[in-house]
Amino acid sequence: MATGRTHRPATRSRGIPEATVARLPLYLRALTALSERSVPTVSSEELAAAAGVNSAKLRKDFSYLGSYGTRGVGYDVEYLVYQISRELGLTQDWPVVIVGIGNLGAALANYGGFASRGFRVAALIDADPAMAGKPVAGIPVQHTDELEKIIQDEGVSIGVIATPAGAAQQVCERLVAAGVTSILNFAPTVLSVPDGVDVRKVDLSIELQILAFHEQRKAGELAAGAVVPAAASRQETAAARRGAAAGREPAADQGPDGDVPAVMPT
Ligand SMILES: NC(=O)c1ccc[n+]([C@@H]2O[C@H](COP(=O)([O-])OP(=O)(O)OC[C@H]3O[C@@H](n4cnc5c(N)ncnc54)[C@H](O)[C@@H]3O)[C@@H](O)[C@H]2O)c1
Repeated sequence: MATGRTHRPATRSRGIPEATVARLPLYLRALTALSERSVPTVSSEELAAAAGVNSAKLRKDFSYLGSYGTRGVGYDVEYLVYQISRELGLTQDWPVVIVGIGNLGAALANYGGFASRGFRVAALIDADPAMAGKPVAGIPVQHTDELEKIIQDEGVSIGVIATPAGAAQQVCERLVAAGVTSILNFAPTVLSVPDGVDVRKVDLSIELQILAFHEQRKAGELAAGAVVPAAASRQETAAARRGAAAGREPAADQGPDGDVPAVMPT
């Protein structure tokens, strides 16, 4: 869902490729679901299917974490949750600010899944003076005049932009100047940032356009009377389409800007 634009090499200094990093949240989401069902161990095939990736790629990814599983038993679910959380930096609290508290910003502020994953909404910021002081999700909205002070006081390094597109670059520059080094951008515009600042972009309309493309192709196949022979082939084709639409299974050589799903909780 997100296209990341990171100003970092394709392989991190610790030797974990960015494409692997981008898949870790998928594994974590699948593992968390297993953990909630008190499943103690999982095979690479089961976990790969649950995460929507190829099992050989999963094993390679986990080898970067130093996790190889036990033959005939699989991977220890709880330990893997811990390992991946630690690798992603989720064992610490990350204060986040959301800028632009309209329909989307308010919905994000109300989403409980951030806090449960270690992302604390430290402040809600909006340019509309009429919104200042009004509580959204129990947090009073603060005016953009306070932006720099909030970032510094709260030690915020992650900013979420949910303003109209025309305001996003200016908001981005203020966030970065104040010390923010990671931005999740929902505004439909490309942000330009200095080296060392990571930007992830979420655009649901792009996802819908990809689905529309596949719908159109399916309709074309039906109209042409195309027949997919075996049930297995049909499933593979459907899975491949879903994977492509979700941006899964990036090529092995895919870099940090790989077409991977957003690191967004669901
Ligand atoms: N990425 C996605 O999938 C997705 C989905 C929906 C909306 N959007 C985008 O998210 C953005 C917000 O959408 P919305 O429906 O919530 O809009 P909205 O008009 O309801 O809210 C925008 C808010 O931003 C505030 N704002 C404007 N300029 C600002 C500035 N300089 N600094 C701080 N706040 C400012 C406004 O006062 C308003 O409260 C839009 O850019 C929209 O296109 C993206």
